[in-house]
Amino acid sequence: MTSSATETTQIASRDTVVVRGVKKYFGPTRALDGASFSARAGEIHAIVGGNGCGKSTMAKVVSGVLPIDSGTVSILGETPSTPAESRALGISTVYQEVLVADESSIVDNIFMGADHLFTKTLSQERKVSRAAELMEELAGEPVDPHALVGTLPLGLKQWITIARALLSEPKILILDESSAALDFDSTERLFAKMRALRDRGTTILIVTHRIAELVRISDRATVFRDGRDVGILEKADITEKNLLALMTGEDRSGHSATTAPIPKTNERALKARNVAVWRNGRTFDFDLRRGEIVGVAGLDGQGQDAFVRVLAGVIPASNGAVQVASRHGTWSPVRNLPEAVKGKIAYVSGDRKREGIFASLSIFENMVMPLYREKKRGGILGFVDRGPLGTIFKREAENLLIKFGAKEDRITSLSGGNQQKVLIGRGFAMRPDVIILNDPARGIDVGAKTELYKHLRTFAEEGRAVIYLSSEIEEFLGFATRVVVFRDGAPFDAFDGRSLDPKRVLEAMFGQTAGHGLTGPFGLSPHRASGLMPVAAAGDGVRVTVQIPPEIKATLRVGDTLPTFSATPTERFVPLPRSEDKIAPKSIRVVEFDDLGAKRQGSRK
Ligand SMILES: Nc1ncnc2c1ncn2[C@@H]1O[C@H](COP(=O)(O)OP(=O)(O)OP(=O)(O)O)[C@@H](O)[C@H]1O
Repeated sequence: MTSSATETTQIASRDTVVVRGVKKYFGPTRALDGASFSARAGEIHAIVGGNGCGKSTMAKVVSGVLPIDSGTVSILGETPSTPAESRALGISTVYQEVLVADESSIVDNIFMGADHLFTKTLSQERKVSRAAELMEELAGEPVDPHALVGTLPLGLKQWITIARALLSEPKILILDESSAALDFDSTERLFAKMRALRDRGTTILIVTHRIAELVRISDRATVFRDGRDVGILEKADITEKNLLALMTGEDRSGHSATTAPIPKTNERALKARNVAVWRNGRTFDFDLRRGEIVGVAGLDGQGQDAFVRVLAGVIPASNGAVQVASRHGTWSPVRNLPEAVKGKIAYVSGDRKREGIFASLSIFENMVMPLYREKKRGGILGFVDRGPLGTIFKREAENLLIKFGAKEDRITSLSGGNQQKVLIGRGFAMRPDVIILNDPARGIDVGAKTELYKHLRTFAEEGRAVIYLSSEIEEFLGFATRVVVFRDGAPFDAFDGRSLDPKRVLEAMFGQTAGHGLTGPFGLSPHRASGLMPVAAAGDGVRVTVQIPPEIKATLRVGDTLPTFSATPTERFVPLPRSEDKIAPKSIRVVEFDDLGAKRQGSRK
């Protein structure tokens, strides 16, 4: 063995984090109940488990920010007991909540809290250039380091928290749900960075509910249940099936065989006419039928987020109008939230900090608050009728497997995933006709995700309708009736959910499909489309060779198999618009990727 190989083996086999029999209580809640955990230098180690099983608490114990009640903790041979001590040891943590100061600049946010390490050695000019350099590397594009953070999208804010942790190369990097606000393109860059740090000997601890991602990136995984470690999986054994079996204590697979709901009629629940979601953006029509679930996708910042907010009355459309149908078939405008609520539209946000929870209120109040007025009796001095509200609370809490102590406790005492479930419960508690969910599954565990999908499927089958935006394509499989992909502020293509190929959705997100789905029976206005999807006859199309770069292929991994891709470029038939189609012929971009993922682009008419 060469000396460098010996060195690598030595780095890789050294335990840097050793936690034994730790107990941690919050009042009567047992967050950690004799948990043990260890991680090595040069590995990416996942901490996995259901919502509220103690993952974030363990991450905080290792970070040295949370004192323990009993047990032992050794980090690089020391026991840090303050954030400053742990930073001095080389521990960096990115917490689950995106912690940034909105009123400060990017550069100030990145250097926040780390200043003492740098003030002596780094000029303001150097800080600005370091911040610009890091953000460009992480976000994949130049970002003005002087920009005010409050004006930035959630994804960029997340990068700031990650940049802050990477300022000085950490010996131990802890990422608690740090890819939750990133789309998969950004997640890829984060993974590349993690692998590079790991190969230089850093211990990386990740907490994530994105099972497909963790299967791909982790070298080892420790599974937690009810505040205790229940098993360690080595790389080869980290599969969705094994993880679920350990997490739930049962041998079951997460993907039960399911199909997307099919609307029984063409009756519409919601329609948008001539709408634009961006100022001077392209206008389009959209119809939502009763009985369907419409998936909405797109790369970060392509207008899909604005679209679902416009439909929910959260923001006004830049052009055109949205209308909701009553059960009697009359249409009313949706221009703001009160009109949306009146029209029985519920909105569930995945950005719970900004537009979700009321931190000073209880778990119960957070869930049933919109119903207070509805259930209030007796005029001005009316009291809140807690009986029916209690029943609604109990039903939603059970359906969504919400883990809590007392319902009067503040919502902030719940784990992140359980807070998110309360928001979803609030959406259902309003008994809406249309529910619009904006990346709702961020941070919720697989058990609750499965329950959520079941709940939404039943909701649609009862003749109501669902709009579901997700940053994970896998979420749409066997669930969405159709999927609309956004690019440049408008729909770019649409797909039949029953035969959904994640690869095609991904291609559309990158602008590599022809957009014919938009006018088909699973497009923007399905009831207006003529019968079946037009099938191109031989001769009226072009052959296009598409190969997806390996790292993007890998993001589409479902479970532990990759069944839909071949190693060689795949040939696909792209029908050209027929003369009777009232759309202008598009330029079809041909993209080929060589083995290294380098991209060669051409264009044909
Ligand atoms: N500050 C706190 N006050 C009261 N209870 C708390 C506090 N922090 C955590 N808990 C409780 O401790 C338990 C474990 O929480 P923790 O945040 O570690 O879970 P988690 O596994 O990270 O969950 P999630 O996947 O939802 O983020 C939960 O029951 C939670 O309600």
